[in-house]
Amino acid sequence: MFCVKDFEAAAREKLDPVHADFIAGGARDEITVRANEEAFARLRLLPRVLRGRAVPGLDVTLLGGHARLPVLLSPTAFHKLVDPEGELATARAAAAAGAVMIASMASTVAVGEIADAARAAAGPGETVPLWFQLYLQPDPEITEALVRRATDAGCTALVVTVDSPVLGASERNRRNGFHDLPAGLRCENLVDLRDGEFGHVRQIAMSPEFSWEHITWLRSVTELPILLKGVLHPEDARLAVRHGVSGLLLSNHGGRQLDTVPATLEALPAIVAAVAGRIPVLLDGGVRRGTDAVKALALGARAVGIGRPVMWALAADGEKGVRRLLELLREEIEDALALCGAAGLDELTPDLVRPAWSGPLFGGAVS
Ligand SMILES: Cc1cc2nc3c(=O)[nH]c(=O)nc-3n(C[C@H](O)[C@H](O)[C@H](O)COP(=O)(O)O)c2cc1C
Ligand SMILES: O=C(O)C(=O)c1ccccc1
Repeated sequence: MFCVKDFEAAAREKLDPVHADFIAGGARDEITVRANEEAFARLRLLPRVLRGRAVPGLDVTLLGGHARLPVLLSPTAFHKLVDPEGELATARAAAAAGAVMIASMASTVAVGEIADAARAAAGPGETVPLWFQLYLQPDPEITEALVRRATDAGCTALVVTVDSPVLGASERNRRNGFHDLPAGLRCENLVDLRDGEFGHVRQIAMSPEFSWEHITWLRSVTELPILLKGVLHPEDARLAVRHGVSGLLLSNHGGRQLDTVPATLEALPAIVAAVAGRIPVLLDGGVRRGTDAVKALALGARAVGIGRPVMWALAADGEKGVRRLLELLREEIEDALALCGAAGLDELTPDLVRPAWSGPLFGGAVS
């Protein structure tokens, strides 16, 4: 395995095609799925030279916590679908790399067990680099019970996914008839939330009726910092700051919710401007290379998230696969930083990035 795409091919080989489609798929025509990757390809890096720089470190501060890599594992459901150890394997690999893992509310291992695995694999003295992704539930007691499970597990932040007032329509899943986890697998965080509920994915209620008041309410029931995942409009970024949100994960759900929304990279400059440094902005969607991460960081993201690559690496080679994936991304980011003449992530500035050539550079005739 020499790059992220190698894991995609290896996962395709190994997986039931229905499950491979669940991972790869997006909403409707999958225009946004493609747009995410294309947006990175359209930008060019403009490196500096002869700056006398040492090999850069990749450490980053995220919500007061420390990570050794500016790459986070975005929340993805159902890890046991692709590996028998599921989220335990992912958590061990993330902790070993010092990368933040965002456990999905729809994980197939309970968040407490994910946290134990992460703690056991983390470096000495390191806090568990684990956050919890939450879909607000219409019954506030259910939301509170989930928050309690995440808090008791030792998660250090809540990531509220706000781009899903209804579930995105994957035509691949519909054609394949994929709607449920196979027998024997459950959404373990949902088990026993109410009497007689056994961890079925359909217990997750999506609702278009949530509003900013629910964020205010959530802040009143937890001490944990709250990030919003799925903000694309700069006005919503401003509202998030006003409602005491601690960070944004700029995301279009990997093109799995509303199709034809902009690539996240395209939306980044306006969100960064709207937030004006008041809270950190993270970004996911289409990050496949170290240079992708470097471009997003140069345009103002504090870190980037990866979704599908984690599932591919886990499917390809379990914990070892995810370790290798994170190593590869570390190497590629270090390499890109050195080649840009940057001594660290904070030296990644917007002047290092420009749109691809689309006409004569200086407008005049070539002499
Ligand atoms: C298989 C799969 C499952 C996902 N499950 C969740 C989830 O449970 N909660 C959530 O907020 N986002 C979920 N996402 C979206 C990811 O968190 C992330 O936004 C997206 O995958 C990033 O794009 P990328 O796959 O191009 O890296 C999922 C994505 C995939 C591919
Ligand atoms: O597939 C997804 O993108 C997703 O967010 C999800 C959420 C809950 C259960 C399964 C998948």
